[in-house]
Parts: sequence; C-alpha cells; structure tokens
Amino acid sequence: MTSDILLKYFPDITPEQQLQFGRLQELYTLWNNQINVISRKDIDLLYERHVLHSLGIAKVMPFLPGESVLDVGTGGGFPGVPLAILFPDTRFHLVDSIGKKIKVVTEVSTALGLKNLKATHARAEEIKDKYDFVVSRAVTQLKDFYPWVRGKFNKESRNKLANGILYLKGGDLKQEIAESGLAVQQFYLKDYFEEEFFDTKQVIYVKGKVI
Ligand SMILES: C[S@@+](CC[C@H](N)C(=O)[O-])C[C@H]1O[C@@H](n2cnc3c(N)ncnc32)[C@H](O)[C@@H]1O
Repeated sequence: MTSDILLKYFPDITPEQQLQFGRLQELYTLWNNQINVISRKDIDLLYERHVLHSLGIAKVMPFLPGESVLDVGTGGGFPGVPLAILFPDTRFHLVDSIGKKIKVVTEVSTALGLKNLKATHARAEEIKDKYDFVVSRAVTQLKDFYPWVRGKFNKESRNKLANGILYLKGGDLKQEIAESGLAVQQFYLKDYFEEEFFDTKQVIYVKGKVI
C-alpha cells in the first residue's frame, strides 16, 4: 500500500506534504527494526491503519494556523506526526513516558524537516503548558486519561468546537464513556473513510475545562 490512499481523502495536500507522507514508510520501516513502535504486521498497512487513522482527527477538527496541540502517549508519533505534516502552521507537542519512542519521533521529524513538532520524553501529568487541543490514541481509558489533561486548555477557543480532547477510539465504548462520567461527542470515522478498518473507529471529543 502506498501513500496514495491519503490523496483520496485529502486531495489538497501539497507536493511537499505528499513527499513527507511518502517517506513515512521508509522511515518507520527503518526505525521499527530497531525500536518497536508499530506492530510488525501493521507496517505494510502503515498508511491506512496509522497515517489515515491519525488524520481522522483532521476530518473532525481542521486545526487552524497558530493553534497548539498536545499528543499524549504518542508512541512512535501517532496521531501527532501525520497531523503535524497536514497542518504545518499548527504547533504540535508530542510526549511519551518511554524515551526510546521519543527518539523515533525525533528522528522521523528531523528527517522530514518538521518545524512545527516538538517531542518530549515526559509523562502527560508532568506537562505544565496549556494547549488548544489534546489528541491521543490507544493510551488508556477516558476515566484515567481525563485527570492527566484536566486544566491544560487555553481559555480562548477559535475553532468550530471549543478547545478540548480528541481521542481516537474503537469498538463499543458505552461502558467506557459511562464510567468516565464525561459528556462526550462521538464522531464516526466511517462517515469519512470507506475502508472496513474504520467501521468501528471513532473520534471522541470532550470539551476542555479551563482552570
Ligand atoms: C499503545 S501505545 C500507543 C502509541 C501511539 N499513540 C499509537 O497509537 O501508536 C501507548 C503509549 O502511551 C504511553 N504512555 C502511557 N502512559 C503515559 C503517560 N502518563 N504519559 C505519557 N505517555 C504515556 C506509553 O509509553 C506508550 O508509548
């Protein structure tokens, strides 16, 4: 599979962005051999299962120039790296509690020349800055995640939804949402992407609290 699948859903990406997306296969294959950040069987499906999945957030929330986004538990850079390529004028801060994963992110970002991406080896709870949005995928349950990022939101919202969390989730989320006690909005990725992989995938939005 090539990065062409991205053009199907994001036809306006520039030639430079096409080149950057196109290099992800080679870069992740190289780094994944040294530090496992993507399951080996998934590396051939990188563009559908990791890159396009990450960009599902862009369909729900087209970030604006000047906005800032924190990616909590980014692992090898998902969803932060694909979003940083798609939104070069938005600032992305990718954090992970495992240093060697941040090394992969830094290497990939440097190779692509991403000027709008900062990667930090830290636990989310230690981050003191404020952001417009927090994104995440496959880190933990909402009830545990929410306290980590509570109070990390800028007061002024400019986008179509107020500043908040955009979390990529899959499967039946009724129980998880109920246990979190949070008011969420659910966006279904099958409304945007036709591949079967997205049938059960969602973006969960939670409005951020300003403290
Ligand atoms: C299953 S991986 C998912 C990685 C990436 N988001 C993805 O979807 O490919 C979960 C990641 O969350 C990180 N993590 C877990 N708790 C964290 C915390 N409190 N702060 C920062 N990172 C955390 C782990 O180190 C791990 O890399």
